[in-house]
Amino acid sequence: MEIPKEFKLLSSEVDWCEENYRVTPFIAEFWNTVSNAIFLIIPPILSIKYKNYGEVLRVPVGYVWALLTIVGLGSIYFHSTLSLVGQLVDEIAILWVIMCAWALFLPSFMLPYPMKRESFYRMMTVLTVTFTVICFMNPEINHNALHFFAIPCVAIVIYASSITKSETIKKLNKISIFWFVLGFSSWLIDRNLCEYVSAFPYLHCFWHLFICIGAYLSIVSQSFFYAEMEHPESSPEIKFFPFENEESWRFVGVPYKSRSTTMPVAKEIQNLAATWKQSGQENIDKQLEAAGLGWAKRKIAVNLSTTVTFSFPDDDTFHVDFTTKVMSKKEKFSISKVTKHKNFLDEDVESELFIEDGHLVMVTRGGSPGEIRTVRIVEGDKLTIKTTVVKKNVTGIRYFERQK
Ligand SMILES: CCCCCCCC/C=C\CCCCCCCC(=O)N[C@@H](CO)[C@H](O)/C=C/CCCCCCCCCCCCC
Ligand SMILES: [Ca+2]
Ligand SMILES: [Zn+2]
Repeated sequence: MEIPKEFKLLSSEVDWCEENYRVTPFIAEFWNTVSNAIFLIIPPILSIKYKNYGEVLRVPVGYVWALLTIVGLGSIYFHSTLSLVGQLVDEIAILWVIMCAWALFLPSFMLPYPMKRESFYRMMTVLTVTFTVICFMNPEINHNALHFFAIPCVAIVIYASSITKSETIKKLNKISIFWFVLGFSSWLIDRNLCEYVSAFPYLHCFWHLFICIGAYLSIVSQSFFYAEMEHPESSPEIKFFPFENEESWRFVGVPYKSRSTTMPVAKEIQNLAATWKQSGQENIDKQLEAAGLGWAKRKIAVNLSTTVTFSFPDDDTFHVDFTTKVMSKKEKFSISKVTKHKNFLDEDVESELFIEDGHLVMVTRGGSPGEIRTVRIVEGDKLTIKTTVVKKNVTGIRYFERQK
């Protein structure tokens, strides 16, 4: 069976200055292929160094490092075959890594108003799929068109430099722009002025090296900027692997957002730590019914006045001590990780905590009522707890007063 023409060697219309099959008959552009090794070294190191960042700040940062590695693999496939499919893989991987970096690291104040992070992720996914389809329709112009993505990237980096308080981030941004300009010049000359540089047809290899350095440095500085803007309480700091403690070698190492075990309890939720007595309620019967609680238990629940004590025994624990006249319950939830526990129907569920608009939000999944979202809002000595059964869109509200 004959392979489709798009997979055939040299089926791409794009061909670089390096002479084809000069070094070995198995690889079309040998040096352009092997220079992608840098993409297989630096992003995997960063994905390891960034594990803690992802867990503490709840950013799926592993995607961006995985995609940058895939850029390298796609480029290896492309330069070794110069096939049209290779070209598409190379271009689509670049598109995805840029879209992913924007989705993850643009601070909330830079998102289109009034979009929340989740909706922004969805919008970026739709845009990425749309651009991917366009890539398939017109592969010839993509590799030129993709360069226009550099304009917002550089604009974001310059803007971040103008508002960050960190000298390290400003310096990293300058260095990444320097590598990008050097890389882009090499790309342009190799692509358009090959006849003038035929004595040295390896500028595209240098583009691979320079753009990889520029891209990963700008991602590191942008991730740091995101942490600084969104979670200043996590005391973000950049360290340089492997020269972490040697000041004079700092900028030679691979920078990453420094390790911090857990985030200190954020200021905006610290005032939740108190004993609260219920003073009123709205729609609780409907909400409990939507959550699957039987009539008899609901009648008891709505008529019981509740006292609840919240505390943060350490930076990573949210403690709930809940009492009514007929029952009491103590529960512990991790702030940085998902907590497995039983729900009120004695089913195994998982809860995660996060801060949204300054309030502590808990989302519980896995039980028969589906997702349950609980928001705790403190205003002075008043606490409002809103519990929503998401799939039925029913919310019950309890009002509490702080006990002195
Ligand atoms: C919040 C934003 C922060 C900035 C994020 C920047 C993310 C950039 C990520 C990846 C870009 C990697 C590009 C690698 C290309 C390697 C493969 C390759 O050489 N392909 C060529 C064919 O072999 C192809 O012709 C190249 C096409 C051009 C791609 C243009 C990419 C624009 C990259 C913008 C980088 C901005 C760096 C920021 C510097 C301040
Ligand atoms: Ca060539
Ligand atoms: Zn290339």
